[in-house]
Amino acid sequence: MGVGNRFKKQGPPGPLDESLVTRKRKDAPPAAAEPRGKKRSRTEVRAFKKEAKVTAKANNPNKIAMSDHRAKAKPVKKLVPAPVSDEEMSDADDLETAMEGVNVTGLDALGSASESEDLVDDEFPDSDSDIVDSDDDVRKVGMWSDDEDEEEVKEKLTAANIVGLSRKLDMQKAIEDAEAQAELEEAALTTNIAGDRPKILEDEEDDEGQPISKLATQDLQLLRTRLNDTIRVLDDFKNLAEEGRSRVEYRAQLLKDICAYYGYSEFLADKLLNLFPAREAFAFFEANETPRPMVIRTNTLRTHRRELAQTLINRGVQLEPVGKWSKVGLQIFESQVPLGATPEYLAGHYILQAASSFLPVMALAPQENERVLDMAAAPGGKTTHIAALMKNTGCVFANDSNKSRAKGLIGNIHRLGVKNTIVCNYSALEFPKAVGGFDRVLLDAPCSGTGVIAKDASVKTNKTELDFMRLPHLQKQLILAAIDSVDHSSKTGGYIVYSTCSVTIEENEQVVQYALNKRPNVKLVETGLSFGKEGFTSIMGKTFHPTMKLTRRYYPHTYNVDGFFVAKFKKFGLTPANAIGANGVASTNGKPTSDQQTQEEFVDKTPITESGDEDSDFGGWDDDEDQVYMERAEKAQLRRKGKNPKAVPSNAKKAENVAEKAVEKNEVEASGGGGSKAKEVDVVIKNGTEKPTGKKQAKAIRANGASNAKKAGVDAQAAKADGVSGVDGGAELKPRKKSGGRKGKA
Ligand SMILES: C[S@@+](CC[C@H](N)C(=O)[O-])C[C@H]1O[C@@H](n2cnc3c(N)ncnc32)[C@H](O)[C@@H]1O
Repeated sequence: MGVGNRFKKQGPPGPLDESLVTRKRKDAPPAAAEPRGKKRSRTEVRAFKKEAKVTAKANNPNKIAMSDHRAKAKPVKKLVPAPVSDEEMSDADDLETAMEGVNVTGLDALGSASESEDLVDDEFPDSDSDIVDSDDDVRKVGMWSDDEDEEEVKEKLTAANIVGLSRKLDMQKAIEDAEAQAELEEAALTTNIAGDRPKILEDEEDDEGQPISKLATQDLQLLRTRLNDTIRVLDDFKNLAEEGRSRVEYRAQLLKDICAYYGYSEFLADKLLNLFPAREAFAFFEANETPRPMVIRTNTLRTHRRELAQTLINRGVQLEPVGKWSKVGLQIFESQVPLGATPEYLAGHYILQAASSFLPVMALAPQENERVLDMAAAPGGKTTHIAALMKNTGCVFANDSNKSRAKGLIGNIHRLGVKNTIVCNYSALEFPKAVGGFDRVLLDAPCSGTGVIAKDASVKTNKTELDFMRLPHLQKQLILAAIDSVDHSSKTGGYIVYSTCSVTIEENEQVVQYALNKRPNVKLVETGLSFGKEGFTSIMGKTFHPTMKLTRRYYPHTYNVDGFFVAKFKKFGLTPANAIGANGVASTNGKPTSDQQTQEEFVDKTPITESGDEDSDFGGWDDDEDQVYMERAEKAQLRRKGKNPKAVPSNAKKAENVAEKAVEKNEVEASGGGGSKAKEVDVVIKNGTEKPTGKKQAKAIRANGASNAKKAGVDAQAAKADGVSGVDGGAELKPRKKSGGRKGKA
């Protein structure tokens, strides 16, 4: 285990410098006699660190001088912590001390999510090398901002941050050295005890044939030693296994010891152990004992990353860019202030967000002016990221079925200055019945959370077999709903991203495979993410579509991020008529699926009750009241533009006119009429002297799927209903009653 995860970079690990590793081991003094228990007391840890630091200084006296030198010089080069590798696992214990100053409050600490990736002036130097990155401006002016030279004070503060970072890095190095030494001791201990073929398995059995363990499970140090030995044996079974013993026996012992040492239920430990070779599984379990680094995402709707970084440094926060892969993330090393309560936090300049939560949104890659659905959005980390990437243009529907979480979502949307988002409170299974035809859909699905055990250790014991049946079932239904909500003919999109913060096969590859089986109109595509392990194409006797390797898996032990899964689909056609709907209802006998209804005739059939939500905390809808507000806002807007509101028809009126025209157009098209007829109808309606008959309108809308009415932003059902009733000249066409924000383009 190790301290350093908070200080290690998140993202792809750098190449392993073998020479360093070798030197570490060679230079290390001989094994000390002190036994290595799982936990050290805080005082011990501090003393240990202090000692390590002194040793580091003694070994390399130039180091501190170098830091001071860097502090004085203009910070062109960036200091880089050692890249994380599979071997460099760390101890949670020491972290407590390291992060004592960091205080987090605030809503978004709960959840995951985002920036404008293309802000050139937001660049930081390459975090993976000493060379500043390719941005020319950055190379010329240094790390932070163009006006550094003029601002003495700022420069000093920046330098102060560098000194802080430098100190941290020196300490990290010293601690890593000390850890390497401890590992060596442990290895020596193991070898001394066990000899070449370690004695691991018990010979005595109980009445049921189970081996009787002589090792008390409370003896953590011996347990750990046995874990190490078992892994060594499984790595080199031929040479290290006891005679007559099978791999299965060693694997069973490993499982038992993992449960005892880390406190997992046997059911979950087994499931997770199956994902990796034994040594990697050990690294995974170990990484779950250590918190991931604290990360904030710059809200590019309000600020730029370097400005934010400078301001926070001025407040005594030690930070650096999260990695080259993100232009908006800042990794926090230490803070003198509570990061969930700074003026910048309250003003929405950033959101506390796990680094891996950036990934699904980066894969979604929403474009400006699109219509995007975030199906399970609360508390809104990813929604607000989406909105920032879209620069507050277009429209985001942020939905969550949990009302109280949806309130948190609204809070974050307001704080971060998001203005293009409509919050909904449906079960996502209601989509696309509620709203459809999106350019992109994100389904950040509810999951078991096996990727975030470091954050929530209760997952170790509270997940049962039933959870791994229920959750995948829901996820499978949701993914069908997500696919059916996308407009395959979108000019800019047609994409669906599915993500979970879980690492199990049931919640990831199996769900994706299910979607591929049920929806032949989608295919997997590249996520566009620069790192991540490939999804499994076969594991534990299960095989998946070869394109499953386009999906991406993230683990705490490989990238120092929360465990995550990301898959990206492209929808290229309509859902077949005989496909099973998202709600599991078969639509055989030729009836159109909900997807086809969405594409061809946008009709909301969701029953909307009169009572219920109106009085709830969440809000509810009051159309009459909304109408008053909308008209008032329209008038104010016109006045601001210097127009007389009375002289200009209101939007509602305009919408009616557009609806009329859409109806007329349908009519003309349906009857095969030419332009002259269109003109005629136009004139008639303008004059209001002739009423288009209800029958005609109904026929026209049916023939054309009301698509024109939909494009005009008018509720097609209203148009249809009013058309059928033959209302005068379409002038009575109204936005559908009680539709609220539920349907149609916003
Ligand atoms: C992983 S969290 C989403 C985190 C969010 N995307 C973010 O980045 O902040 C999953 C969410 O799904 C919601 N949820 C669960 N079942 C749902 C359903 N049937 N429809 C919509 N949302 C659902 C939960 O309330 C929870 O907020």
